[in-house]
Amino acid sequence: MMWHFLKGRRHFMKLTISFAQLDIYFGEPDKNFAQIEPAVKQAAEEHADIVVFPEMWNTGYDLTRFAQIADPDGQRAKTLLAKLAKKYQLIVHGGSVATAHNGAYYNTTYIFGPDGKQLTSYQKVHLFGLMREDKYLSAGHEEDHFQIKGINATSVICYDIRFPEWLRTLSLDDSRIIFVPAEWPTVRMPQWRRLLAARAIENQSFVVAVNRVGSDPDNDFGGHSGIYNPLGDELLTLNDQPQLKTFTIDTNETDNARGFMPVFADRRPELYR
Ligand SMILES: O=C(O)CCC(=O)C(=O)O
Repeated sequence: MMWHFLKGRRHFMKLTISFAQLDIYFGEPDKNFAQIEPAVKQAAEEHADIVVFPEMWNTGYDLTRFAQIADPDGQRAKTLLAKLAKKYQLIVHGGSVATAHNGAYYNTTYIFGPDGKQLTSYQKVHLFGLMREDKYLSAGHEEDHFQIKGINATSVICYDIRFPEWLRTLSLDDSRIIFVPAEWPTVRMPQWRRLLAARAIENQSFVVAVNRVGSDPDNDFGGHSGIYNPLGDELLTLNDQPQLKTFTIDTNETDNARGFMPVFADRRPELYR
C-alpha cells in the first residue's frame, strides 16, 4: 500500500483542461474543420495544457457518404491538429474523426503534443450497432497509452465506456486519466453521467468526457461534457449548448485514492473471465 502511495507521489501536478463542446455540421467536413482553430485558440488564451474535442467531429454520423467524406488516412485532421498544437503550444486531443484506410472506415482519435508530434492514435474498439456503426465501420483492436506532462493517460470513444473490462485493461498501465470523446444522444444522458462516474471510481482515475451538442437526422445530442475525479464526483459539468470551458485539476487526487484503497493490488485476475 505504501509503495503505491509513494509511486503515485511522483505524479503530483496540476493540469488545465479545455472542453470543446461543439455542434457538428452533418456530412460537411469543411465547415467542421473551420471550427477547430477558434477553439484551440480560446483554450490557449485560457492557459489550457490540453484541449479536447468530441467524437467524429469532421463528418458526424453521415455514414452512407463516408466514401466521399471520410478523411483518407486521417491526413487532413492530422495536419491541422499538429499545426495547431505547435502554433498554440498545447496538447490537442483531436476527439475522433472518420477516417478511410485500405478501403475500410474507422472512428479514429489523434492526439498531438506542443512540439507538433503525434502522441498516440486510437481506433474505436466497440462499434455502436444502434447508430449502425457496425455496418459501415471497422473496429480497432489496440490499446492506446500516452503521457501528459509525465502523467500516464489513455483514451477511448463513446460506447467503449459501456465495457468496464476494456477501460480496466487500459488503466492497468498506471493510467491516471481516461479521455472520452463522444456523440452521446440526449435520450440516454442519465446513463452517460453514471457510466462516466462508475469508470472513474472503479479505475481510481480522472475521467474527462467531451460530448457534442445539436442534432443530426436521427438523434439529438446532449452535451454535458465534464470531468469526474477518482471518487466519481462531477467536478465540472457543461450544459447542452455549444461552448468551451476550462478547468484545472490536481492529479495528485489519484494518488490519494489509490493509496487509501489499493484496488489495483487487490485484484484477483485468476478468477475473472
Ligand atoms: O452507448 C450509448 O448509449 C451511446 C453510444 C454512442 O452514441 C456512440 O458510441 O457513438
